[in-house]
Amino acid sequence: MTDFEPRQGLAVQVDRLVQIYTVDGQDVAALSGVSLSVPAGSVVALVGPSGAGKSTLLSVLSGLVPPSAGRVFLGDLDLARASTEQVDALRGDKVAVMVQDIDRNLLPYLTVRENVALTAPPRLRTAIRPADALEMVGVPEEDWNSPIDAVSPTVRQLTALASSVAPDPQLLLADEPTSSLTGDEARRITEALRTVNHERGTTIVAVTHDVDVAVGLGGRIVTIRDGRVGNDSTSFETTEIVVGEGGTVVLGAEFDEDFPPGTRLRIERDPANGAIILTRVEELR
Ligand SMILES: Nc1ncnc2c1ncn2[C@@H]1O[C@H](COP(=O)(O)OP(=O)(O)OP(=O)(O)O)[C@@H](O)[C@H]1O
Repeated sequence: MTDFEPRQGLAVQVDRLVQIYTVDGQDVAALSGVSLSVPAGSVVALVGPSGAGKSTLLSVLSGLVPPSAGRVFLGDLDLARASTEQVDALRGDKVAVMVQDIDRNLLPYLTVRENVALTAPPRLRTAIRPADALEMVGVPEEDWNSPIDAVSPTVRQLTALASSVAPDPQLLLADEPTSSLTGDEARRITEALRTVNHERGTTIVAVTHDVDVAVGLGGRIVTIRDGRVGNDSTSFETTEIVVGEGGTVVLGAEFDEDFPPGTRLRIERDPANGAIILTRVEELR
Protein backbone atom coordinates (compact mmCIF):
# COMPACT_ATOMS: atom_id res chain seq x y z
CA MET A 1 0.00 0.00 0.00
CA THR A 2 1.60 3.34 0.95
CA ASP A 3 4.98 4.07 2.47
CA PHE A 4 3.34 5.97 5.30
CA GLU A 5 2.18 4.77 8.66
CA PRO A 6 -1.46 5.66 9.28
CA ARG A 7 -1.80 9.10 10.88
CA GLN A 8 -3.92 9.34 13.96
CA GLY A 9 -7.43 10.61 13.23
CA LEU A 10 -8.44 14.03 14.49
CA ALA A 11 -10.90 14.25 17.40
CA VAL A 12 -13.84 16.66 17.07
CA GLN A 13 -15.50 18.30 20.06
CA VAL A 14 -18.52 20.53 19.54
CA ASP A 15 -19.97 22.25 22.57
CA ARG A 16 -23.25 24.21 22.44
CA LEU A 17 -22.60 25.40 18.90
CA VAL A 18 -24.95 28.09 17.66
CA GLN A 19 -24.84 29.12 14.03
CA ILE A 20 -26.74 32.12 12.81
CA TYR A 21 -27.22 33.32 9.25
CA THR A 22 -28.49 36.81 8.56
CA VAL A 23 -30.98 36.85 5.71
CA ASP A 24 -32.61 40.17 4.68
CA GLY A 25 -31.62 41.66 8.02
CA GLN A 26 -33.20 38.77 9.96
CA ASP A 27 -31.17 36.35 12.05
CA VAL A 28 -31.91 32.69 11.34
CA ALA A 29 -30.50 30.06 13.71
CA ALA A 30 -29.38 27.10 11.61
CA LEU A 31 -27.88 25.42 14.70
CA SER A 32 -29.28 26.08 18.16
CA GLY A 33 -26.84 24.57 20.63
CA VAL A 34 -25.34 21.44 19.11
CA SER A 35 -23.01 19.36 21.29
CA LEU A 36 -21.23 16.41 19.78
CA SER A 37 -18.09 14.49 20.59
CA VAL A 38 -16.38 12.51 17.84
CA PRO A 39 -13.41 10.52 19.13
CA ALA A 40 -10.26 10.32 16.99
CA GLY A 41 -10.52 7.61 14.36
CA SER A 42 -14.28 7.09 14.71
CA VAL A 43 -17.10 7.29 12.16
CA VAL A 44 -20.26 9.35 12.66
CA ALA A 45 -23.23 9.52 10.30
CA LEU A 46 -25.35 12.65 10.66
CA VAL A 47 -28.93 12.15 9.52
CA GLY A 48 -31.88 14.49 9.60
CA PRO A 49 -34.48 16.22 7.45
CA SER A 50 -33.71 18.93 4.90
CA GLY A 51 -32.90 22.22 6.60
CA ALA A 52 -31.96 20.52 9.90
CA GLY A 53 -28.51 22.11 9.87
CA LYS A 54 -26.34 19.16 8.76
CA SER A 55 -24.48 21.00 5.99
CA THR A 56 -24.05 24.01 8.26
CA LEU A 57 -22.40 21.80 10.87
CA LEU A 58 -20.03 20.37 8.23
CA SER A 59 -19.18 23.89 7.03
CA VAL A 60 -18.24 24.92 10.57
CA LEU A 61 -16.18 21.75 11.09
CA SER A 62 -14.37 22.39 7.80
CA GLY A 63 -13.29 25.83 9.06
CA LEU A 64 -15.10 27.54 6.18
CA VAL A 65 -17.60 29.27 8.48
CA PRO A 66 -16.56 30.60 11.91
CA PRO A 67 -18.87 29.51 14.76
CA SER A 68 -21.37 32.22 15.81
CA ALA A 69 -21.25 30.99 19.43
CA GLY A 70 -20.14 27.91 21.34
CA ARG A 71 -16.88 26.00 21.08
CA VAL A 72 -15.59 23.76 18.32
CA PHE A 73 -12.30 21.91 18.74
CA LEU A 74 -10.56 20.02 15.97
CA GLY A 75 -7.86 18.24 17.92
CA ASP A 76 -6.38 20.99 20.11
CA LEU A 77 -7.41 23.84 17.84
CA ASP A 78 -10.31 26.00 19.04
CA LEU A 79 -11.95 27.15 15.78
CA ALA A 80 -13.56 30.18 17.45
CA ARG A 81 -10.14 31.48 18.52
CA ALA A 82 -7.90 30.21 15.74
CA SER A 83 -6.20 32.61 13.32
CA THR A 84 -7.00 32.48 9.60
CA GLU A 85 -3.52 31.02 9.04
CA GLN A 86 -4.15 28.23 11.56
CA VAL A 87 -7.50 27.36 9.97
CA ASP A 88 -5.99 27.45 6.46
CA ALA A 89 -3.14 25.18 7.57
CA LEU A 90 -5.64 22.76 9.08
CA ARG A 91 -7.66 22.64 5.85
CA GLY A 92 -4.55 22.23 3.72
CA ASP A 93 -3.18 19.40 5.80
CA LYS A 94 -5.53 17.68 8.21
CA VAL A 95 -9.12 18.16 7.06
CA ALA A 96 -10.61 17.11 3.71
CA VAL A 97 -14.09 17.92 2.51
CA MET A 98 -16.05 15.90 -0.02
CA VAL A 99 -18.79 18.22 -1.19
CA GLN A 100 -22.28 17.07 -2.13
CA ASP A 101 -22.15 17.91 -5.83
CA ILE A 102 -19.49 15.43 -6.99
CA ASP A 103 -18.72 17.38 -10.12
CA ARG A 104 -17.44 20.16 -7.88
CA ASN A 105 -14.83 17.69 -6.59
CA LEU A 106 -13.62 16.82 -10.11
CA LEU A 107 -12.29 18.41 -13.29
CA PRO A 108 -14.18 17.08 -16.33
CA TYR A 109 -11.35 17.22 -18.90
CA LEU A 110 -8.92 15.14 -16.81
CA THR A 111 -8.72 11.38 -16.40
CA VAL A 112 -9.64 9.57 -13.19
CA ARG A 113 -5.97 9.27 -12.16
CA GLU A 114 -5.14 12.89 -13.07
CA ASN A 115 -8.02 14.12 -10.92
CA VAL A 116 -6.56 12.31 -7.93
CA ALA A 117 -3.00 13.43 -8.74
CA LEU A 118 -4.20 17.06 -8.55
CA THR A 119 -4.92 16.76 -4.85
CA ALA A 120 -1.85 14.72 -3.98
CA PRO A 121 1.18 16.55 -5.37
CA PRO A 122 4.40 14.70 -4.42
CA ARG A 123 5.57 17.72 -2.40
CA LEU A 124 2.87 16.96 0.20
CA ARG A 125 4.81 15.00 2.80
CA THR A 126 1.87 12.83 3.79
CA ALA A 127 0.29 12.40 0.36
CA ILE A 128 -0.77 8.93 -0.71
CA ARG A 129 0.16 8.02 -4.29
CA PRO A 130 -2.81 8.45 -6.67
CA ALA A 131 -2.72 4.76 -7.60
CA ASP A 132 -2.78 3.79 -3.91
CA ALA A 133 -5.72 6.11 -3.21
CA LEU A 134 -7.64 4.70 -6.20
CA GLU A 135 -6.89 1.16 -5.11
CA MET A 136 -7.86 1.85 -1.50
CA VAL A 137 -11.32 3.10 -2.47
CA GLY A 138 -11.84 0.37 -5.07
CA VAL A 139 -11.76 2.17 -8.44
CA PRO A 140 -11.21 -0.61 -11.03
CA GLU A 141 -7.81 -0.22 -12.72
CA GLU A 142 -9.33 -0.23 -16.21
CA ASP A 143 -11.00 3.11 -15.36
CA TRP A 144 -7.87 4.92 -14.14
CA ASN A 145 -6.95 6.41 -17.53
CA SER A 146 -10.51 7.15 -18.68
CA PRO A 147 -11.75 10.73 -18.83
CA ILE A 148 -13.84 11.39 -15.75
CA ASP A 149 -16.85 12.12 -17.98
CA ALA A 150 -16.69 8.62 -19.46
CA VAL A 151 -16.94 6.62 -16.20
CA SER A 152 -20.05 5.60 -14.27
CA PRO A 153 -21.54 7.87 -11.56
CA THR A 154 -20.33 5.38 -8.94
CA VAL A 155 -16.75 5.49 -10.22
CA ARG A 156 -16.93 9.31 -10.35
CA GLN A 157 -18.05 9.32 -6.73
CA LEU A 158 -15.27 6.90 -5.75
CA THR A 159 -12.77 9.11 -7.61
CA ALA A 160 -14.01 12.14 -5.68
CA LEU A 161 -13.41 10.15 -2.50
CA ALA A 162 -9.92 9.12 -3.68
CA SER A 163 -9.13 12.81 -4.37
CA SER A 164 -10.29 13.75 -0.89
CA VAL A 165 -8.21 11.09 0.84
CA ALA A 166 -5.06 11.31 -1.32
CA PRO A 167 -3.56 14.05 0.91
CA ASP A 168 -4.10 11.60 3.82
CA PRO A 169 -6.34 13.82 5.93
CA GLN A 170 -6.94 13.11 9.62
CA LEU A 171 -10.58 14.17 9.34
CA LEU A 172 -12.83 13.57 6.34
CA LEU A 173 -16.08 15.53 6.14
CA ALA A 174 -18.42 14.08 3.53
CA ASP A 175 -21.70 15.75 2.53
CA GLU A 176 -24.01 13.09 1.05
CA PRO A 177 -21.12 10.85 -0.12
CA THR A 178 -23.48 8.46 -1.90
CA SER A 179 -25.25 11.36 -3.62
CA SER A 180 -28.01 9.94 -5.82
CA LEU A 181 -26.70 6.36 -5.73
CA THR A 182 -28.76 3.58 -4.18
CA GLY A 183 -28.46 -0.11 -3.31
CA ASP A 184 -25.21 -1.88 -4.26
CA GLU A 185 -23.78 1.29 -5.83
CA ALA A 186 -24.24 3.25 -2.58
CA ARG A 187 -22.78 0.29 -0.69
CA ARG A 188 -19.56 0.54 -2.75
CA ILE A 189 -19.12 4.07 -1.42
CA THR A 190 -19.86 3.17 2.21
CA GLU A 191 -17.45 0.23 2.00
CA ALA A 192 -14.78 2.55 0.57
CA LEU A 193 -15.31 4.99 3.44
CA ARG A 194 -14.98 2.16 5.95
CA THR A 195 -11.77 1.02 4.27
CA VAL A 196 -10.31 4.54 4.51
CA ASN A 197 -11.24 4.63 8.19
CA HIS A 198 -9.70 1.20 8.86
CA GLU A 199 -6.55 1.61 6.80
CA ARG A 200 -5.69 5.23 7.55
CA GLY A 201 -7.37 5.80 10.91
CA THR A 202 -9.19 8.81 9.42
CA THR A 203 -12.01 10.26 11.51
CA ILE A 204 -15.10 10.44 9.28
CA VAL A 205 -18.19 12.62 9.70
CA ALA A 206 -20.67 11.98 6.90
CA VAL A 207 -24.03 13.63 6.28
CA THR A 208 -26.59 11.35 4.67
CA HIS A 209 -30.33 11.19 4.21
CA ASP A 210 -30.10 7.46 3.50
CA VAL A 211 -30.64 5.35 6.61
CA ASP A 212 -29.06 2.31 4.89
CA VAL A 213 -25.93 4.34 4.28
CA ALA A 214 -25.88 5.59 7.88
CA VAL A 215 -26.06 2.02 9.13
CA GLY A 216 -23.66 0.76 6.44
CA LEU A 217 -20.97 3.16 7.61
CA GLY A 218 -20.77 1.02 10.71
CA GLY A 219 -20.21 3.84 13.19
CA ARG A 220 -22.44 6.04 15.31
CA ILE A 221 -25.67 7.51 13.99
CA VAL A 222 -26.56 10.99 15.21
CA THR A 223 -29.85 12.59 14.19
CA ILE A 224 -30.15 16.35 13.81
CA ARG A 225 -33.46 18.13 13.69
CA ASP A 226 -34.26 21.84 13.86
CA GLY A 227 -30.64 22.70 14.60
CA ARG A 228 -30.35 20.33 17.57
CA VAL A 229 -28.99 16.84 18.18
CA GLY A 230 -31.80 14.32 18.61
CA ASN A 231 -30.80 10.68 18.97
CA ASP A 232 -27.21 9.63 19.34
CA SER A 233 -26.69 5.90 18.95
CA THR A 234 -23.92 5.88 21.59
CA SER A 235 -26.44 6.89 24.20
CA PHE A 236 -29.16 4.33 23.54
CA GLU A 237 -29.54 0.59 23.44
CA THR A 238 -32.57 0.79 21.21
CA THR A 239 -34.30 3.71 19.54
CA GLU A 240 -36.81 4.29 16.79
CA ILE A 241 -36.83 6.74 13.93
CA VAL A 242 -39.77 7.63 11.75
CA VAL A 243 -39.42 8.30 8.03
CA GLY A 244 -41.23 11.20 6.34
CA GLU A 245 -42.29 14.82 6.89
CA GLY A 246 -42.71 15.37 10.61
CA GLY A 247 -40.56 12.29 11.27
CA THR A 248 -36.89 12.00 12.17
CA VAL A 249 -35.54 11.69 8.64
CA VAL A 250 -36.98 12.66 5.27
CA LEU A 251 -35.80 10.41 2.47
CA GLY A 252 -35.87 11.07 -1.29
CA ALA A 253 -38.74 9.78 -3.43
CA GLU A 254 -36.50 6.97 -4.69
CA PHE A 255 -36.73 5.42 -1.20
CA ASP A 256 -40.53 5.42 -1.09
CA GLU A 257 -40.72 1.80 -2.14
CA ASP A 258 -38.34 0.53 0.56
CA PHE A 259 -39.13 3.05 3.28
CA PRO A 260 -42.50 4.72 2.62
CA PRO A 261 -43.29 7.81 4.73
CA GLY A 262 -44.49 6.75 8.15
CA THR A 263 -42.20 3.69 8.28
CA ARG A 264 -40.86 3.15 11.78
CA LEU A 265 -37.34 1.81 11.94
CA ARG A 266 -35.84 0.38 15.08
CA ILE A 267 -32.12 0.96 15.57
CA GLU A 268 -30.34 -1.15 18.15
CA ARG A 269 -26.88 -2.23 19.06
CA ASP A 270 -25.76 -5.82 18.71
CA PRO A 271 -24.59 -6.56 22.27
CA ALA A 272 -22.00 -9.01 20.89
CA ASN A 273 -20.01 -6.62 18.72
CA GLY A 274 -21.60 -3.16 19.07
CA ALA A 275 -22.73 -3.17 15.40
CA ILE A 276 -25.91 -1.29 14.60
CA ILE A 277 -28.91 -3.35 13.50
CA LEU A 278 -31.79 -1.75 11.62
CA THR A 279 -35.24 -3.39 11.65
CA ARG A 280 -38.60 -2.17 10.41
CA VAL A 281 -40.92 -2.02 13.36
CA GLU A 282 -43.77 -3.56 11.32
CA GLU A 283 -41.61 -6.62 10.73
CA LEU A 284 -41.14 -7.05 14.46
CA ARG A 285 -44.82 -7.71 14.92
N1 LIG B 1 -25.81 30.44 3.45
C1 LIG B 1 -26.97 30.49 4.08
N2 LIG B 1 -27.61 31.66 4.28
C2 LIG B 1 -28.77 31.71 4.94
N3 LIG B 1 -29.41 30.65 5.46
C3 LIG B 1 -28.84 29.45 5.29
C4 LIG B 1 -27.61 29.30 4.59
N4 LIG B 1 -27.29 27.99 4.58
C5 LIG B 1 -28.28 27.35 5.24
N5 LIG B 1 -29.21 28.22 5.66
C6 LIG B 1 -30.43 27.90 6.45
O1 LIG B 1 -29.99 27.21 7.61
C7 LIG B 1 -30.85 26.12 7.91
C8 LIG B 1 -30.04 24.82 7.91
O2 LIG B 1 -29.63 24.55 6.56
P1 LIG B 1 -28.60 23.37 6.18
O3 LIG B 1 -28.33 23.47 4.72
O4 LIG B 1 -27.46 23.38 7.10
O5 LIG B 1 -29.50 22.09 6.48
P2 LIG B 1 -29.31 20.59 5.96
O6 LIG B 1 -29.74 19.73 7.10
O7 LIG B 1 -27.93 20.38 5.45
O8 LIG B 1 -30.35 20.49 4.78
P3 LIG B 1 -30.22 19.68 3.38
O9 LIG B 1 -30.31 18.22 3.75
O10 LIG B 1 -31.39 20.17 2.60
O11 LIG B 1 -28.89 20.05 2.79
C9 LIG B 1 -31.97 26.16 6.88
O12 LIG B 1 -33.03 26.86 7.44
C10 LIG B 1 -31.35 26.92 5.72
O13 LIG B 1 -32.35 27.61 5.00
